[in-house]
This record gives sequence, structure tokens and C-alpha cells, in this order.
Amino acid sequence: MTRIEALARAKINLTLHVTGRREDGYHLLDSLVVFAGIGDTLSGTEAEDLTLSVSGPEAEALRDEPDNLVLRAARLMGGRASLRLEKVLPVASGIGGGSADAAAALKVMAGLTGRSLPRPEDVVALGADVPVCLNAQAVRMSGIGERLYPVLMPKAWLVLANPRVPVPTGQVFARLGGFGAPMPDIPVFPTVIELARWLRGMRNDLEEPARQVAPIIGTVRDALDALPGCLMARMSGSGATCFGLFSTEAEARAGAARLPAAWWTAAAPLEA
Ligand SMILES: C[C@](O)(CO)[C@H](O)COP(=O)(O)OP(=O)(O)OC[C@H]1O[C@@H](n2ccc(N)nc2=O)[C@H](O)[C@@H]1O
Ligand SMILES: Nc1ncnc2c1ncn2[C@@H]1O[C@H](COP(=O)(O)OP(=O)(O)OP(=O)(O)O)[C@@H](O)[C@H]1O
Repeated sequence: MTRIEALARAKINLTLHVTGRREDGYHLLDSLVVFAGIGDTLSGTEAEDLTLSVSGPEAEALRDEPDNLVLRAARLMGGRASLRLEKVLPVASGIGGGSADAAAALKVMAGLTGRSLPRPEDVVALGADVPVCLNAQAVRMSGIGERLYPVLMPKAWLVLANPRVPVPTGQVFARLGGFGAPMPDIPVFPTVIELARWLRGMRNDLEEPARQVAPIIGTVRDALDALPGCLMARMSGSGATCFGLFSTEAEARAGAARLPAAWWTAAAPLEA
């Protein structure tokens, strides 16, 4: 029996400039998006019906989820399969877990049915982060998330920290005070040192409104910033997860180990 597996890696917005709003209420973004070497795993085998079982350390948060994004995505591909999701990424945390799972479901169903993958503009309605997660490479992302331009990234390590406060994306956008300028051209960075220097001049425009929803985000970012070897720290997506950028695996792992045990934390390579 054919079994297909896909990794749903954490999406990190190294920058997130909100540049405007469409008539339908969705916001226009300009964001440098990368992926971390940690994520959920989705596997699937052919079956009579479409079913999903969820396990793993973060599965509990999805127990009462009426319409898992994995099933919504799988239905879009029109196939039947027995799907198993190993949930590692915290839910509603700004690292695109649901969107990454949906993208993984599209890949698994494409593998099982032989159908081709949908285009970015056809999956953005599942979640604004689904196109970028389907692509799963470092990009400059614009539109509401459907326009993707590849960028080159240097070798780097990330520490991710989430205070275990779910932050619904819609609530954060609703608190946004205004719009900002897009990013300038993204240069090629010889090393993570130049990347960090450039990033310090950029923004996540959702950080202020997200802090209104969950003030602890400030504490998380400060804790990352204070870690030895941390080159810069910022919130990802609509929060509450923050990331710290590091040169080496040893510094990233040592840093993650120093963060409060009550938080969800991870050290992972930046996967360009
Ligand atoms: C903030 C980001 O994480 C940046 O990567 C994403 O744009 C969010 O992507 P997502 O979680 O897949 O978001 P969706 O599930 O599509 O949207 C949730 C809600 O966020 C708001 N939303 C989302 C994306 C966007 N470009 N503009 C918006 O205004 C809308 O109110 C929407 O109802
Ligand atoms: N497989 C899934 N994983 C996570 N969330 C899911 C899933 N299926 C449905 N959801 C719902 O989607 C909501 C948003 O999930 P997600 O984890 O993508 O948000 P996020 O981390 O804030 O993402 P983003 O960075 O795109 O804003 C959750 O609150 C949950 O109710």
C-alpha cells in the first residue's frame, strides 16, 4: 500500500510589514519568510473514506477542532485517505502550524491521487500562509500571502519560544493602528551577521497589536534577546512565538535550554 509522508515545517516571518488593506478586509503584506528545521509530520495511505487522527505533544489543543485544516485541504484535492498528523508546533502561535499542515495535506493527497498541486492563488483562501508553506522555501512574500519571490539565506540557527498563550490572528489584525512602508530590496547576505544587521532595521508591524492581546510577548522577546550569542530577536507572524537568530547550533541549543520550562521552545536550523 502506498504511504506518503510530508513535513510541515514552522514558518518564521523574519520581517512582517503591513502595507495596506484590500476591500475585502485582508491586509497587504511584505514579509521575509523562512522555514525552521522543526515541524509537524503528516502521513497518509489510500482508504475508502477521508479520516484524520492527531497525536503528538501539541495534539490536545486540536481535540475540539471542528474542521481541521488538514481535512479542508484534503477535501480540496478530492481524494480519500487515512491521514495521521503528529502535532509538534503549538496551535495559533504565529508560526503557521495550521497552514503548514494544510500544505502538507495537499502534498500527501497529490502523491496518493497523482493529481497536480493547486496554484498559490487557489489555496490562499484556506489560509493566507498556505501558499508560502506549500512552497516551503525562503521567500519575500507579498499580496495577502500568494505572491512569492525566492531569496537566498545564509546558514543560521533559530531559537523559537512560545509562552503558551494562543493568539488568534484575526484579533491582532483588528488592533492594527495603520500601515507602514514596504521593505527595501533584500540584499544577498554573505553571513548571518549581515542578515541580523539588516533585520534590525526592519519590523514586524503586528508585534504592537499582538502585545495588546498578550503582553507576555515582550517578556519572551527580551528573554531571547538576552541569550548569549543571540544576534537579534523578534515576534513571528501574529504571535505569540518569537524567534532569536544565532550563528551556531551550540549557541542556539544552549540558549533554548536557558528559557523558562513553562514555555514551548525549540532550537532548529534555518532551512533556506
Ligand atoms: C500574519 C501571517 O502569519 C503572516 O505570515 C499570515 O498572514 C496569517 O495567515 P493565516 O493564519 O493563514 O491567516 P488566515 O487564516 O488566512 O486569516 C485569519 C484572519 O487574519 C486576518 N488576515 C490574515 C491574513 C492577511 N493577509 N490579512 C488579514 O487581515 C483576517 O482577519 C483573517 O480572517
Ligand atoms: N492542523 C491544525 N493545526 C493548527 N491549527 C489548526 C489546525 N486545523 C485547524 N486549526 C485552527 O486554525 C487556527 C490557526 O492555526 P495556526 O496554528 O495556523 O495559526 P498561527 O500559528 O497563528 O498561524 P499564522 O502564523 O499563519 O498566523 C487554530 O486556532 C485552530 O483553531
